[in-house]
Amino acid sequence: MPKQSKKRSLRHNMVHCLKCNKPQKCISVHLRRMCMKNNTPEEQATELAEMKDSARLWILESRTWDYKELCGIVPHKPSRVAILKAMLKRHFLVNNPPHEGDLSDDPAPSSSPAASISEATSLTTAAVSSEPDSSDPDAGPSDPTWQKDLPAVTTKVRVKMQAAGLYKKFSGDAEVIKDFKKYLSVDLAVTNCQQEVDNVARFLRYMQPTGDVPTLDFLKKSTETRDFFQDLKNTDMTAATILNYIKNILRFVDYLRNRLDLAATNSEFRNQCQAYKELVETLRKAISKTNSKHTLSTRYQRFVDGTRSLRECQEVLRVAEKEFLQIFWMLINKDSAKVSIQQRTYYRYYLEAILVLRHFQRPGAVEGMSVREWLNRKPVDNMLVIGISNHKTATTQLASFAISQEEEAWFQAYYEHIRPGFIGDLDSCDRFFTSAKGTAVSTVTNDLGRMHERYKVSNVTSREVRRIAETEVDSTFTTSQKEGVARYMAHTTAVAKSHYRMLDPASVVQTAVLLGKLSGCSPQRASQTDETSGQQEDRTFDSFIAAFPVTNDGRPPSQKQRTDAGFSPDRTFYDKWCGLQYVNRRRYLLSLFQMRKPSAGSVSRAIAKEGWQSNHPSADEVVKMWRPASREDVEGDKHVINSVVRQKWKGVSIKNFSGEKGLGVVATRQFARGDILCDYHGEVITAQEGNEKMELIIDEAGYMFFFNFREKHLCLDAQSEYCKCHPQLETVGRLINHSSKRPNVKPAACLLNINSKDTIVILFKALKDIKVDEELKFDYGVKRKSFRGEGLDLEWLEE
Ligand SMILES: C[S@@+](CC[C@H](N)C(=O)[O-])C[C@H]1O[C@@H](n2cnc3c(N)ncnc32)[C@H](O)[C@@H]1O
Repeated sequence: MPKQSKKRSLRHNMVHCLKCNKPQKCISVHLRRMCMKNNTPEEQATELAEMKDSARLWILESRTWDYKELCGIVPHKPSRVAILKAMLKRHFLVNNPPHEGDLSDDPAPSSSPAASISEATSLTTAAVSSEPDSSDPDAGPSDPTWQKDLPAVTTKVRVKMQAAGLYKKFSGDAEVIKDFKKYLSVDLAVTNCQQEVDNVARFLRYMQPTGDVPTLDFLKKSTETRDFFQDLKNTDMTAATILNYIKNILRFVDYLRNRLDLAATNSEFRNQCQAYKELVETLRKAISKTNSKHTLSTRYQRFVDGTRSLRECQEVLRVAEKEFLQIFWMLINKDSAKVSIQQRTYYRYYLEAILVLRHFQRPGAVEGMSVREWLNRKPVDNMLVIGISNHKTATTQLASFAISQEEEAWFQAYYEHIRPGFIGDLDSCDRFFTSAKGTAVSTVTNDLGRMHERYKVSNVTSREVRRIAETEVDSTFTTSQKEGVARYMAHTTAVAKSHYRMLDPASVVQTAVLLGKLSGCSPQRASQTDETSGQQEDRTFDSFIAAFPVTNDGRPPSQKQRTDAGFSPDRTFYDKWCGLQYVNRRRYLLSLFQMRKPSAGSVSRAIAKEGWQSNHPSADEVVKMWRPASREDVEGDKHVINSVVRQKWKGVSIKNFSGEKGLGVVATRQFARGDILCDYHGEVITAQEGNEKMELIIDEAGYMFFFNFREKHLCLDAQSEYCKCHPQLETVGRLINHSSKRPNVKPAACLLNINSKDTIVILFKALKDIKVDEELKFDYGVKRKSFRGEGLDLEWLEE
């Protein structure tokens, strides 16, 4: 927000007298006449300087609070809420405030691990305050007692767990749980330990159904411990999963001994831990036996039934392909409005299935794929390599895979036509796959199950297909090829770890091609229906586009060219080739207008300039398809970068409104919602430097724009009329006036690469369609009351 300097009359800098602790309008007069009347002028001057420093320091460092910090200082929620309310009443500024709903005074749990333990070991009942209400719909992530909603309970085991009360858990913010997590991640370097922490939190909750603070009384509860495992078993949980719980609980007991070092000081506690470990070990043996039997019977079943081949595992992709392709053509051929929500969802399932069944990605990797990663896909040898860093799997490896151009067109169709409708105005979701409600997909395994059910094909899990692929790889691949596969599948096993070297896109492509051959088809045409396609690889669409690369300017191969190159004279590949070119051309046209929505005329001119006569989208289609660019798109857009550098923004002009309001900015052409209009041009400095500079601004409007970017407090200094880089030019952005009630533009901080240097730029985006002559206004984010108490008479702030 730009901070404004006040009128002279308001410039009485209130300073607290540190002698009487009262605010004084004119501190020097006050000291002279009252609190320091018996002191020398020098002493008064020294004191005065200190008082002013103190006032400045208070404004700079103490008036703004972070609610998260407050949570650390006052863990007791009712007290914290009371303090927060009092602070807000006294005009403190609070960042990251809780949701409105969090301001209710319901008590929250808190305790240090040591406190809980002393309660447990001295065999007293733990302090009981009420249960953190995880069902409170208003509770939000800003509150440490807040628990994320339970994931939609979908699997039968989970439903049963919930019914048996096994799904409740202590908040991850309970000190002992937080500390256990730290122990796992820092001391033991366990990556992705959340599941383990959750299991322990659930176990503790089961053992101690009341109270907010987990105590260590469970160490004395052998019957309940047995019941816990029996109850888990009753939910039909596999023995392997129960064994996992046991492993987690044993590690928790170890943590209590190691981390808190209580065993050294308290022999009773040490004996308790030991006895408890022995109890759990006994239970483990019994359950292990069941597990071994289960494993043996599964192996026997596989032996009897015969294992499915990789190709069989991918059956659902072939069965569903026809319907999928119909949706694809509807999406890209102007019929996207006719594609129902259900079809859109099936389309997404199919893409997820491609990644799991054909590219052997774990569900967590598919769920974690972000838009940025999709946009950063790297073309290598007619394929596209995608890396996923933020995946929810237990491996620290980057997940990566290579898709064919054809697959790319399918994914792009989802990205362009389905995802925007799913996410609506929520631009906060950065995941590539989103549900119809716009939230990140977190159920890839279930989606795969639904796909199989719908097409009546027996289900295959990610684990199964990966295992089968590995078995086939083991018997047919060379050692170095196996290393490539280990990387492609982002293994965690010790064997695979020793194989990891730098993951490079070319080797990802090589492995994708090899794995494609394994399943009896090339990845470029993995859904080939011909059973003998393994031998007929040269007839695939992959080899077709290798022979006739799809370019925006090229022409599709004639029948003669096709047959000469050994392909069928029919038009199947020809049509697909044209489809790819059409999609590419439309993408290219849209990329020309990322900054602003084009008119049909400007698109027609762009098409004419390319000289395309046919197989291109109409100008109207491009206009209709246009969507406001994402932050990633904007950051890479050369038109935006050029406009920032040259400061020649079209369609905006300075207007003198005269009077107090002075100058402002108006539109001289229409803008569509999402268009980028101009930037707030100036020099980026730290917020502290900005504040210091503000102190020196007297009797003039302020043009300092304070903002946060990647957790840094910054300020865009546009105070001087002409900036250093454009000494002859009055830039427009700094002159945009304020409106909190009817803003039509919104500032957004972006990182642009200007002259090979990452530069933070504040861009103004249209919040709605803007008419010619309309004044541009944005919300300075300043209220009369909150504006250092100085804005009380600034009526325009209410606008
Ligand atoms: C960043 S400057 C905007 C350009 C300014 N109007 C000028 O002539 O240079 C902010 C100052 O503009 C004035 N201002 C901003 N929004 C206004 C509004 N809605 N009505 C009247 N004055 C406004 C205030 O004086 C404020 O301090």
